Amino acid sequence: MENRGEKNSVYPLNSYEVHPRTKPTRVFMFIYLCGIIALLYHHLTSLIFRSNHLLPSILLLIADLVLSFMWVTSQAFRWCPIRRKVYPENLSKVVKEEDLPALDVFICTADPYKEPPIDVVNTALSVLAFDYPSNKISVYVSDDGGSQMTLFALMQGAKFAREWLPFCRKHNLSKRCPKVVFNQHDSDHLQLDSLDEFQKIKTLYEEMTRKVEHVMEQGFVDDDMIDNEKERQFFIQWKVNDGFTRQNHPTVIQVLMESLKDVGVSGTPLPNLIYLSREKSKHIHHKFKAGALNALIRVSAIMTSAPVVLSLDCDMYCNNPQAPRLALCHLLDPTEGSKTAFVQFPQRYRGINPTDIYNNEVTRPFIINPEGLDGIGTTNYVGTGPFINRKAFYGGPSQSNVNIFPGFSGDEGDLDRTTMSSRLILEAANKVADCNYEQGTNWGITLGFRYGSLVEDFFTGYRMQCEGWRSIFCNPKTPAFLGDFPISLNDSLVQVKRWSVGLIEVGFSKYCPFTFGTKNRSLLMGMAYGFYAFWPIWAIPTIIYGLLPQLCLIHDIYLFPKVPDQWFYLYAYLFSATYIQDLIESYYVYGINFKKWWNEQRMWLIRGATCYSFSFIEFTLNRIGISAPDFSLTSKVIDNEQQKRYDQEIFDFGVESPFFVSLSIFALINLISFSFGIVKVIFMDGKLEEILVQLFLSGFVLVNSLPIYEAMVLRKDGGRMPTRVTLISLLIALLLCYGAGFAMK
Ligand SMILES: O=c1ccn([C@@H]2O[C@H](COP(=O)(O)OP(=O)(O)O[C@H]3O[C@H](CO)[C@@H](O)[C@H](O)[C@H]3O)[C@@H](O)[C@H]2O)c(=O)[nH]1
Ligand SMILES: [Mn+2]
Repeated sequence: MENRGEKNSVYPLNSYEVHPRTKPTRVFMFIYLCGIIALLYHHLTSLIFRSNHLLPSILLLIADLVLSFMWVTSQAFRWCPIRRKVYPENLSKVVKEEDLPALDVFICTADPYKEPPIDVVNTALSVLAFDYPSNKISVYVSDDGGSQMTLFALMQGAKFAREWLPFCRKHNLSKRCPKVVFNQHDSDHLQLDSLDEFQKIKTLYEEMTRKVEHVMEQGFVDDDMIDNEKERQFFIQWKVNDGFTRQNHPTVIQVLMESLKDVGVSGTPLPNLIYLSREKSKHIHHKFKAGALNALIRVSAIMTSAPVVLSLDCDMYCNNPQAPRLALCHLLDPTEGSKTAFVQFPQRYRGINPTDIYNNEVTRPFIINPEGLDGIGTTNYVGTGPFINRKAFYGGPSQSNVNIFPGFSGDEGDLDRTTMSSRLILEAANKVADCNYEQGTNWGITLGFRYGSLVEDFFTGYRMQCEGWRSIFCNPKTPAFLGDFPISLNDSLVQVKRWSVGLIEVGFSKYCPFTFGTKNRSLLMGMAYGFYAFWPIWAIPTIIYGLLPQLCLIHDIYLFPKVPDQWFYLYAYLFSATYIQDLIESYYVYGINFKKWWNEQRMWLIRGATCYSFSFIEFTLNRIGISAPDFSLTSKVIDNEQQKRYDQEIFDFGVESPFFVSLSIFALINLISFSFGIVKVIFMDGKLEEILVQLFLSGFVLVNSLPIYEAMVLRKDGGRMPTRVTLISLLIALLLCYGAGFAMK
C-alpha cells in the first residue's frame, strides 16, 4: 500500500492511499477484456456463417456492443481508486484562526410548496452554526420561488439564530440543525443544569415553526405577523407589485443578519444572512439552478466576495459542523491547494430504509466511482456539498484579472464592504441580479455555471477540469451533509430521467468528453466522463436482453449456444463475473449487504426499462423543438401514507405513470415466456439445453419483478399498480408476444 500524500511537512493536512484492490482488479480487467473480444468474435462468425435468425442476432450484437463499450469506459473508475484522510487537528498549526479564509454559502430553493420554508431555515441554521469564525461566514439563500413565505421563514430564522448559534457553541453540539437536535430529543450530551436552557430554546424553535406554518397556511405574510416597520419594508415588493409572480418579479435582496452590526444573545458576533430572489421575466429564460447560482456568484462577489464558496441544495443540512475545516485541509494544502477547484463531499441522505429499495444512495456513482475519479484528479461535481475555490468560476487556474462584471461602471474592488447593507452595495448587487444582466456576457459560457445541461453540476465541474483544475473527493465517516430523497418509485425515476437528459445533453454537445475531455485533460478522464454522458444507453441492452430472448422463446427461436457448447461457458462467465465483481466490491469494500446490493441491481434494470429510454425520447423532442428542457423539481414534502410504505420497504406505484406501463410490459412478457418455457420442458418434450439461457433470462427478470406482480394482483393499498396501467400493459404485452413471431422469423 502506498502513502504518497504525506508531504515533507511536519504537520500534514491530508494524505491518501491507493486501494489495495487496484492490482488484482487490473489483472481481472485483462482477463475480462479477452472474454469480451471472444464474445464479439463469436457474434461475427455466427452472423457470417450461421445467420438463420438475422434480426435477433443483429440486435443481440448491438446489445453486446453497448455493454462492451460501457464496460471499457467504466474501467477508468477502476484504474486507480484512492482514499483520502484529512488532519484538521493540524490546521491550526498551519494557519492562524484569524487568517482562515471567509466562506460564502449558497443555498438554493425554488418552490415553497415543494420545499417547505421551515426546512430551508433549518439548512441555513445548520450552516450558520458551522464550527468556524462567525464573522467569516455569509449565507446566501436564493429563492427561485420568489416567495414572501420563504423570506418570512428566514426572517424568523435570523431571530432564532441569535439564540441558537451561541447555544450550539456553548454546548459544543455535534449536530447543529435544530430540527434534528429537537427531533431526536438528543439532550443527553448537555449538562443536566442546562436542560432548562434546552427546553427554553426548544420552545423558541416551536414558536418559530408555528409562525412559519401559519403563514404557509395563509399563503401570504399578514401584517399582524410582522413586528415593526423595518420588517414591513422587507415585504414591500410583494405589496407594491400587483403582478409579482414566481416567473415575473423584480429582484429582492434582503440582508437579514449582518455580522458587523448584529450580535447574538451572548454578545458574540453573528454571521451574515442574505435573502436573494433574482429578477425574473417571462421573456428571458432563467436557466434553472445554474442561473440562480450565477446570480448568487455575482451578488456575493459584490457583497462579501469570499475566496471559498459552498453550494447546497435547500434540503442538504450540515451534519458535521467541522465540514469547512475538513475541506480546508485540501484547499489550503501548500502544493495542491491552489490548483484545486473544489472539494466534493458525497450526497448522503437521512432516513433511507434498511435495504434502500429504490437505491437512492446510488452508491456506485456517488461513492465508488468518485474514489476512482479522485485517483485521476477529476472527482465529479454533484451540485450539493462542494467547497469551491471562487477563482474556478472565473477561468483556468493560471488565468488572472478576468472581468466578471462586464458592462459594470463601478469597479467592484472599490466598493466599501464594511457596511454590507449600504445603498451603493445594494444597488450594485441588485443590478447584477437583473434577468438581462447576462446578455452579451460570458456568464454561462466561460464564467460561472455553464448553461446547456440539466445537470449543471456535472457539466460545470467537467468544464473546470478541462481548464486544468483538479478536484478532490472527501468522504469522512460522519457524513458532512445529509439530504432528502424521493420516497416513491415514480419520483425517483423522474429524478433520474432529468439527470439522464442532462447527461445526454453533454454527450451530444461540442464538449463531448470523449473528444473534448480527452484532448483537454486525459484519456482516462475522457472515458469516465464519457461513460456518464452516455449513461442512459444502458437502456439499449436492458430492453434487448429483457424482451428479445423472451419473445423468441415463445416462438421457438433459440438464440444462444446449447449447454455443453464452449460458447455457453463464455456467456456464463461474462454474466456471473460482472455480477460477482460488483458484489465483491459492494460487500467487502463498501460494506453493502446482500439485500441492498440486490435492490441496487434491480433498480438498474428498472431504470433501463423506464427513465433511461424516456430520457432519449425527451432529449430528441427537445432537440427538434417540440418540447423544452424542464427541471421538474423533486418534492420534499412528506406524504404520510407514502412514508409508511417506504419505511416498510413496500414498493410504491400508485400513479398512472408511463414508466409503470413500460415496467409492467417487461414483467408480463417475462412471466409469459418463463411459464411457456417451463410448460415446454415438462409437458412438450422441449430440450432444456436448448432453451436454458433464454429460460434463465426470463427467470431472472421474473424474480426481479416479484414486487410488480404483487402490486398488480395482491395489493389493495394506495401504492398498488393502478388497474388501468395493468390492463394497458397486458394488452401491449400480448400484442408484442403475438407480433414478435412475424418480425423474428
Ligand atoms: O429552477 C430551479 C430549479 C431547482 N433549483 C434548486 O436546485 C436544487 C436541486 O433540485 P432537486 O429538485 O432537489 O433536484 P435533485 O435531483 O435532488 O438535485 C440533484 O441534481 C441537480 C441537477 O439535476 C443538482 O443541481 C443538485 O445539486 C443535485 O442534488 C434545489 O435546491 C432547488 O431548489 C433552483 O434553485 N432553481
Ligand atoms: Mn434534491
